[in-house]
Amino acid sequence: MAEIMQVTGLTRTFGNVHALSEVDLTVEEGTIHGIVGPNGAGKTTILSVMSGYLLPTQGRVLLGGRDITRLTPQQRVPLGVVRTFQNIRLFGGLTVLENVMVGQHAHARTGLTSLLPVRTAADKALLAEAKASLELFGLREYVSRRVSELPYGLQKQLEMARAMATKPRVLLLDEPAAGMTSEARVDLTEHIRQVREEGVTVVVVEHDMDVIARACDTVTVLNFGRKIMEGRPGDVLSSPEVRTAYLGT
Ligand SMILES: Nc1ncnc2c1ncn2[C@@H]1O[C@H](COP(=O)(O)OP(=O)(O)OP(=O)(O)O)[C@@H](O)[C@H]1O
Repeated sequence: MAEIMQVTGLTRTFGNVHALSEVDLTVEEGTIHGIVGPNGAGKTTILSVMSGYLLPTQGRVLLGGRDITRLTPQQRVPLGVVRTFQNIRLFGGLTVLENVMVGQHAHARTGLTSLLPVRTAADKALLAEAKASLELFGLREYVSRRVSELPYGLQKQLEMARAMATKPRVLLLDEPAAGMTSEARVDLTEHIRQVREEGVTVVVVEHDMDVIARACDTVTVLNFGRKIMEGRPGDVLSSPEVRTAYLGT
């Protein structure tokens, strides 16, 4: 299997805090790769470095062998690297469809011109892509609903739909299950697997071990900014070292 994303020797410090220490990670194309670890282990930091929201103190980020370490998030989106955030970042006053189209236009057209009527063939293609992406996340029936009226679980799904509508190669998800009901988490797991079926590689930071166990092909465990284990979910989650890290003993 080919590797699509790789980080090598990644270190990130904040003052005296070593959020990441010499982490190496390889994400294989077409897989769902989980990143887990106790609070403060460095999970969000590594996702932010991979997506360009943080520069590493040391180390490199590669996409298909190309060094993208110093590219901004906006420069990475057209290359196919897109992320979601722990806290929802949607426009509550806009509709579901508008939110997806604003996301697409953030790199296709500029800003709020995306809310003007669809005219060109390129616009029509984007609209079709937006609707397909909403369909994938079970949101087709909500296209005209104002986002602020949607339950939290659907808003989280919408964030992923919006990211998918930019046609990423790698989708980076930061705690997608946080705040969701247990039913919504089952749907979420299914949607993440569908994203993989679409040929998109997924990297997911998640505390919910059921989601990790059901969705992931590979899991990396971080603890105090270091990689302590990597492998298949069944092996990793049952390992005594990982259990100890979570119990903090
Ligand atoms: N902007 C920042 N400034 C200072 N310290 C930070 C910053 N971001 C993260 N840290 C610190 O770096 C360490 C790793 O944080 P990070 O958010 O990556 O952990 P995490 O594994 O995502 O945790 P959680 O599961 O609680 O979200 C923590 O000690 C955190 O306090």
